Amino acid sequence: MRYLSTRGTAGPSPAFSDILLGGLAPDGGLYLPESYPQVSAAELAEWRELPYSALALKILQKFVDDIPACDLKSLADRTYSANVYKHCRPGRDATDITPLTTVEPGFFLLELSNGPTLAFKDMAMQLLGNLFEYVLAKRKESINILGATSGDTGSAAEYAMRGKQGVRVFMLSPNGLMSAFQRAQMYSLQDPNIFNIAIEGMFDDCQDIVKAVSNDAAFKAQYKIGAVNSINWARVLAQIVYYFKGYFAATSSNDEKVSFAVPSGNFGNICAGHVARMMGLPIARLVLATNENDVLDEFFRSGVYRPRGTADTWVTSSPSMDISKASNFERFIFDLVGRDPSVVRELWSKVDAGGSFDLRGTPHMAKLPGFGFVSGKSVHADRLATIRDLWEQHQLMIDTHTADAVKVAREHREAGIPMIVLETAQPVKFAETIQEALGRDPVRPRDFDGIENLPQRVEVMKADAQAVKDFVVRHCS
Ligand SMILES: Cc1ncc(COP(=O)(O)O)c(C=O)c1O
Ligand SMILES: N[C@@H](CCOP(=O)(O)O)C(=O)O
Repeated sequence: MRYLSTRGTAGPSPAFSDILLGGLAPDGGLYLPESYPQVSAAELAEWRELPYSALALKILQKFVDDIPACDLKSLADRTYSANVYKHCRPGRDATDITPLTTVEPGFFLLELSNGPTLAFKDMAMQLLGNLFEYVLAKRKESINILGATSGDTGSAAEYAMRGKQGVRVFMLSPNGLMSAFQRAQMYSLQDPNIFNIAIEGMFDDCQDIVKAVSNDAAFKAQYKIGAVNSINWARVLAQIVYYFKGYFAATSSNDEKVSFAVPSGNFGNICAGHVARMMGLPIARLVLATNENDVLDEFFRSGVYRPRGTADTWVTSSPSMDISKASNFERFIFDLVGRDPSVVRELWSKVDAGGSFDLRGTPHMAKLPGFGFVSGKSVHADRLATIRDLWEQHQLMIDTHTADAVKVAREHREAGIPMIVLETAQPVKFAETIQEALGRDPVRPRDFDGIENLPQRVEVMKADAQAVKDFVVRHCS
């Protein structure tokens, strides 16, 4: 498999393992496969019967050709086990890994948040932890992961990497803006290879710092800086698997189509759905749902991409989606503009300078409907109403992000096409809003009893890339 950068000037194609360790491409772009491998009808038929880990192996093998099949198999088996994804709803089968819940005929929730940190990030991050360990041991190397989180990537990465040989994690989070549970999950970790830095700013400030540090080639090489955000292709790759799994669970024949509704912020989750569709998975619509931070909804309705600054980014009750500059959107635009890196370079020269771009009236806009995206937005009142409705009508408690997707999914249902909403977190992570909606506390898995009362370890810092670099240097020496 050959890989290329969305900006087109990253040099020769690296191997998958190099992309895994390197994250962002050297030209500041994002890696994608040179072409999307296609899934044949015979493969779809065979894959329908497979358990999650075997399905993951089949999909990984289409993109990874520098790890022997037997090693990849043992990594997939170790990752996708019911012992790891054990926090499913009562009555569900944990061996499904991503159980499907029927809300009403033709309308489903795909449970992606049964892993160690109760958010969908575990689906990819547990695999990345095992892949990092495997590749680093083979190469006798180490890595310093620099990440940004709005609440869920951080804990998923830290739980996946804690105690791992040769791995340090430096995780930037927006100071005071995550839920109490999310803060406790991250900041209560005392492992010596985990470092939490709370940045005085929003998630986008954290993400900008990660990109600025990664774009300093000398620093990146000297301090072996790696990435676990969805700018790392391996994250997106691992997320493709559950689109296939969800499709098989909601249909009985490969002649059927389904739609997926995805609560979106950094465009990583739905980007995996886009790749699955490009590989030939019969997806009718990819329904993108935003919260009040509606940059992506605005693009899909108008053709204008207008990232906003910190001052114009809302702090909401679906805080993990408080994102105004979606990293993976560049991957989709690369496909939309016919994979012409010069167009991406031109568009992102505006974005990187704090501006926007407008595709109205361009030939690219005519191609947009062919990619299957539709979108919508959900605000706090919608969120509360949706959480209440699913609880009262269906006895299902859902988190605030999933509620945003349910709200928008309902606006885009089509007769005869099942709608699968990706359930991206468990309600306990956002207990304050669940209380507001339902007047009761969400169910708390036993492992998290009293987590908010544990001592916390976090360094608060200004949004300054140099200060973060200095911190990394101090803790690597
Ligand atoms: C619970 C939850 N839902 C949805 C999202 C949005 O996903 P993405 O950033 O991949 O678009 C996130 C954060 O990424 C999240 O943590
Ligand atoms: N919502 C995320 C933000 C980072 O997204 P990623 O998928 O690019 O890691 C979070 O919870 O941290």
